[in-house]
Amino acid sequence: MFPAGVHHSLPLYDVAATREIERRALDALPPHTLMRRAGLAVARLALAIAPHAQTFWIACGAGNNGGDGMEAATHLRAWGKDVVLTLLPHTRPLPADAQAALEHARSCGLAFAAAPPADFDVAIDGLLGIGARAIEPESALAPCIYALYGGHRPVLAIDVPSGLDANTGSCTAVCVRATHTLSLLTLKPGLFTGQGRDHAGQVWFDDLGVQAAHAEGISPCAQLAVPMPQSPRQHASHKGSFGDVLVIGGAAGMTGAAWLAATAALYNGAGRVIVGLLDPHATPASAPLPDLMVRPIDALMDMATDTAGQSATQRCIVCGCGGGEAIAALLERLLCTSTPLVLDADALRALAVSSTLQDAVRHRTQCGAHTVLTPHPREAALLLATTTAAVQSDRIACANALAQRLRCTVVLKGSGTLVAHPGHTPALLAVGNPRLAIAGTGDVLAGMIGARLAGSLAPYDAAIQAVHHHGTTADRWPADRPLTASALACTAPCATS
Ligand SMILES: NC(=O)C1=CN([C@@H]2O[C@H](COP(=O)(O)OP(=O)(O)OC[C@H]3O[C@@H](n4cnc5c(N)ncnc54)[C@H](OP(=O)(O)O)[C@@H]3O)[C@@H](O)[C@H]2O)[C@@H](O)CC1
Ligand SMILES: Nc1ncnc2c1ncn2[C@@H]1O[C@H](COP(=O)(O)OP(=O)(O)O)[C@@H](O)[C@H]1O
Ligand SMILES: [K+]
Repeated sequence: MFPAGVHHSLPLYDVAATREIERRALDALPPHTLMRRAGLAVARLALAIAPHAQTFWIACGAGNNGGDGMEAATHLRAWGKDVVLTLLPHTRPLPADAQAALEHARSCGLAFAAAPPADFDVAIDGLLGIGARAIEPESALAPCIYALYGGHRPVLAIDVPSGLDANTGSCTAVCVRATHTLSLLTLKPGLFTGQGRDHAGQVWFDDLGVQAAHAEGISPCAQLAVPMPQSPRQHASHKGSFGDVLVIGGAAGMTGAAWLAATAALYNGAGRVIVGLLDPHATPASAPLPDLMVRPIDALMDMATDTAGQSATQRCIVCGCGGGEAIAALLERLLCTSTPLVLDADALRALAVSSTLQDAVRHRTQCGAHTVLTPHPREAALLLATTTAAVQSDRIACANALAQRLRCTVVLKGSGTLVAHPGHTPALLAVGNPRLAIAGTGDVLAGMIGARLAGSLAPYDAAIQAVHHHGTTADRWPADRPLTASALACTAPCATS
């Protein structure tokens, strides 16, 4: 058992895959072994979370998730704790494993209380796991879930917080908000994206000793990703070794977006950063750093589309940050180059309304050129001709769909950012926090990706590395220091990743 998050790259399995792994393990092991292991793991974690707690309320549903809770109860009781067990009313018999757990609990002297305890130190949510259907607000489950909130006391969810969709991270209006979740057998993607991180709290994982042996041939639906370590720079290198980032954006009133992307590219290791602003009144003197080179937009476009000059130095173009409507007119030319492109913000909005530009993105890939799109959910919805709510209701599917449709790398931003790329398992990064929900942090991410592409990283790896740096920097940001996009832009990966 260990905490899952930013330190390990781990496969994420959806409910169908988990069921298959469970079926294989159940076939291979003596009856009730898995549930006994699950119960012990839950009890151990509950005790570790609150070593001095005395009263544990374990709320059990009428499925195997409740069975895990009953097995946990036997251990907590054996360790001298006061255990209050409740069982939801049910009309059908319990499944065989849960029935065996119930009989085991009774044989240990445990009985079911008619109602939740008036007070408790730790609550354990064994109401619903991967067998959950959407909870109706008037369901008999609802009062139990409200009681589980229990003020500021720890709530440990078994496998999945009840009410959270284990596949997608979306939840119904009534959903357990746990402080900790112990994911059993497999790690489920819904714990790390959409509303999952708010409802799951700190996620722990126990594979019950079976995943590696029984997951063979079963594909994960995503990978909880951590980037490969960065290799040190060669001594025998020069600024051309690390590539040029060309930033095109910054229309009138939005020049800050281009400066943020450019600054982030600079701090993230680009050899040179050259900015072309769409604001005709902006002057080179307005650059926030003397290290940034500024060119008139026409000159920069000539440079960006000059294939002859490209051979000596690797380049990347970051396009769209604060680009306004003017960016649409430039996109067609930029998409014709073989230079790696990061398209953000206004470039994505232009792409969404033009099938010609979308064809050009697909064509680039056929020619071996890299394109990375960095939509937030609203921009992804425009590109997929759907609603933001639909994107958020299944972020993995939408990131995949967009990557497939446009045949390029897609970074779907937000809580639990996804990196999708045709032919790769989508990467899910459980880093970052709501302090990033401020204007400009997306421009910073675009610059961070651009620097890595200019440094010749493959787009999938560049995106994972940049999202990881962006998110972990925010996670480590001192609580008493304001996090701003410009401060985030000025963070170097070697200091934080
Ligand atoms: N087998 C084993 O050894 C192992 C099993 N494991 C554990 O099993 C869990 C999966 O168990 P599961 O398949 O029994 O489903 P579970 O999540 O308990 O829910 C089913 C029950 O809830 C009910 N119900 C559903 N939605 C509802 C709603 N909205 N409102 C009201 N009722 C609702 C549903 O009713 P029904 O749909 O039948 O009417 C049924 O009674 C998994 O998450 C893990 O914890 C692991 O530890 C590994 C070892
Ligand atoms: N609640 C959150 N949790 C984690 N990351 C977040 C959260 N809110 C925003 N972010 C991150 O902050 C960035 C915001 O990007 P975006 O919405 O494009 O901002 P802007 O367009 O103002 O630059 C993204 O990288 C996103 O993943
Ligand atoms: K649960």
